[in-house]
Amino acid sequence: MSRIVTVGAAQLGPIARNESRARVVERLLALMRRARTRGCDLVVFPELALTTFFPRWYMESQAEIDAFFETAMPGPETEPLFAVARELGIGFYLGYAERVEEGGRVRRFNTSILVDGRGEVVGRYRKIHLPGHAENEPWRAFQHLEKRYFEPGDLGFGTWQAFGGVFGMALCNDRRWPETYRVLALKGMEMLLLGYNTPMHYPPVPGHDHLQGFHNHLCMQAGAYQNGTWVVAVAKAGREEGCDLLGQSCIIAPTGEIVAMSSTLGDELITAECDLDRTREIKEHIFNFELHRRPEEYRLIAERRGAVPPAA
Ligand SMILES: C[C@@H](NC(N)=O)C(=O)O
Repeated sequence: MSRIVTVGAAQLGPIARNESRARVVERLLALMRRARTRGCDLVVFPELALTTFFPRWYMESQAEIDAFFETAMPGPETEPLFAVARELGIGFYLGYAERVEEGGRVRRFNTSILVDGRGEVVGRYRKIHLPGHAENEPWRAFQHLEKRYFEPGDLGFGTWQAFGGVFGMALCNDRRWPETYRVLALKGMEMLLLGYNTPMHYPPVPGHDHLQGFHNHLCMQAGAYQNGTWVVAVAKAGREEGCDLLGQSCIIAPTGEIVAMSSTLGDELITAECDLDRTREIKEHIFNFELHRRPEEYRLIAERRGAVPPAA
């Protein structure tokens, strides 16, 4: 048996701080149209795909910060994405900064949505692992203020039935955490969709800068294999406002093998025909959760925030 989903990873090159939403949406539409000509059912865009990666700047003016957020999805500038999804019968994953009024207060999240080929939002995810810091740290070459500008996601790790399979979503730093994949796999995930913005320079430990590409693939290939899932990981890449962002967007099979990878730091589409039934090669054998997991020995993972001291 085979259940093929043809997926496109639509990497973006840099987005300038003053680049209009309309211009960015034109770039996304061009990638969607190209994806359709290559037979894609679904196209995956990066994290915060409508703007520059603004957490690199410390800003005090809330109005200046809010200019990077969407208050409606679709809104006037993003509606063409939904219209083209309907026209072409192609779905998409899109990361963006979400500003909502909920429970009588304004909330801001680093969000992704999954839209089906009828232009309907079928899933929403709010980033759980927010990296970086909350205060201005002027010693850094650039800031990483996700903990200042966003709340941790409050929707949990969700999976959705779509495109003939079970899809999970995550965002950027989530990919470094094994728990992300495992919780989603326990909820039946067959393909993880993930966008990222990863600076090549890591100010707290610059000695690891040369390992960015290695760590990117290391965690995702392991996550794919250990959970028997496809992973589609898409970068915003290249030199954005003086900050170099990692490329290496990729599509990873449930065996952990990379089956497609970008080769530029610009707008680039890579595609793969992904057989969702290949997840069974792993899920029914080496990582058969029912047969082989020992959750009674894993409780510490969910119950404690820090490490415990070893027994004396
Ligand atoms: C640094 C961090 N970026 C992100 N946008 O979450 C990461 O790649 O883990």
